[in-house]
Amino acid sequence: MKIALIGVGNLGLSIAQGLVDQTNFDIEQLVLTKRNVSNLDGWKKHPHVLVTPSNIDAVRASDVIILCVQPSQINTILNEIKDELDEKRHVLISTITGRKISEIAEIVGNKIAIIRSMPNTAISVGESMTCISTNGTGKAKIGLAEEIFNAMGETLVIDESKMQAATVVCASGIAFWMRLIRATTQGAIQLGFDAPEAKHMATQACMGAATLLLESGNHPEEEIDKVTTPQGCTISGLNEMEHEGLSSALIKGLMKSYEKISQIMTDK
Ligand SMILES: NC(=O)C1=CN([C@@H]2O[C@H](COP(=O)(O)OP(=O)(O)OC[C@H]3O[C@@H](n4cnc5c(N)ncnc54)[C@H](OP(=O)(O)O)[C@@H]3O)[C@@H](O)[C@H]2O)C=CC1
Ligand SMILES: O=C(O)[C@@H]1CCC=N1
Repeated sequence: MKIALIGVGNLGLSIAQGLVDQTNFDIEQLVLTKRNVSNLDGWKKHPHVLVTPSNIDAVRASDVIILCVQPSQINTILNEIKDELDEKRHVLISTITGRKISEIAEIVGNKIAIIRSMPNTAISVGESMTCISTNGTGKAKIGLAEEIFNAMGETLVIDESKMQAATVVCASGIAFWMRLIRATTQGAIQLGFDAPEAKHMATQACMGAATLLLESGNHPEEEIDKVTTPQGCTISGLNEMEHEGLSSALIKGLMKSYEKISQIMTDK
C-alpha cells in the first residue's frame, strides 16, 4: 500500500508511528509531508518512509491520501492537490474535525472516494478507537479504510452525522482520560508516593479498569459494585466525588467540546 500523510503534526505523526509498527499489511511507501520538515529527519531511517514539503509529490506517489492538517488549513491543501487526484487510483481520507465530506467534495469533485476517519493519538501504539464514515463514491473503499485503521486499534463505521460526537468521545477523549489519570496521580502524591510511582500506579489501575470492561463486557457499575465494600473506603470516596460533580463535570465537558466543534464547522 502506498500512503501519504499530508500535514504530519501531532495526529499525523501518531498515525505514521502506528503505520510503521503495524504488521497487518505491507507498506510499500509512506510519504510524510509538512511545510517545515526539519523535525522529520528521524523518520528517514524507516526503509519505506519518504519526507517532503511537497504535497503534490506526495499525492503523485501514493494511492491513499490521509489529510491531517488543522481545519483552517484543509481548503488550501485541497485546492493545491485537487488536480493531482485520480478517481481511479486515489482514496482521500480526512481526519479533519468539523469538515464534512460534502465540503471536501465541493473542492475536489464527487468522483474521488472520500472517507472521514476520526482516530485518536493512541493510534501510535495501535490502540486507537477510530470512527469512520463515508458516502457516495467512498462506499466502495470503506473496507480499505477499515483495514488500515483496524491495524492500529478498533474501528467503528458510523453515519457522518455522528462524527462530531465521535470526535469528542474518542479523539478528545484521550485528553479527558489523561486528565483523570493526572488527577489520580496528584492524589497519590498527596498520599505520599513520589511522582513516577504515583503516575505508574494511576496509569496501571486505569489500564486494569479498561481491560476489565473490554474483556468482561460488563457495565462499569457491575465492576464498581465488586469494589465498593459496604461502609468501605471506595464508596466513601466515590460518593464524595459525585457530591462534587464528577460525572456531571465530565458530561458537561463532553457537551462543551461538542459545541466547540459546531463553531469550528462554521469557521472557514
Ligand atoms: N491531535 C489529535 O489528537 C487529533 C486531531 N484531529 C484532527 O487532526 C488534524 C490535525 O490536528 P493536530 O495534529 O493536532 O494539528 P497539528 O497542528 O499538530 O498538525 C498539523 C500539521 O499540518 C502541517 N501543515 C500545515 N499546513 C500545511 C501545508 N500547507 N502543507 C503541509 N503540511 C501542513 C503543520 O506543519 P507545518 O507548519 O510544518 O506545515 C502541522 O504539523 C486537525 O484537523 C484535528 O482536528 C483528529 C483527531 C485527533
Ligand atoms: O482538539 C481538537 O480540536 C482535535 C480534534 C480531537 C482532538 N484534537
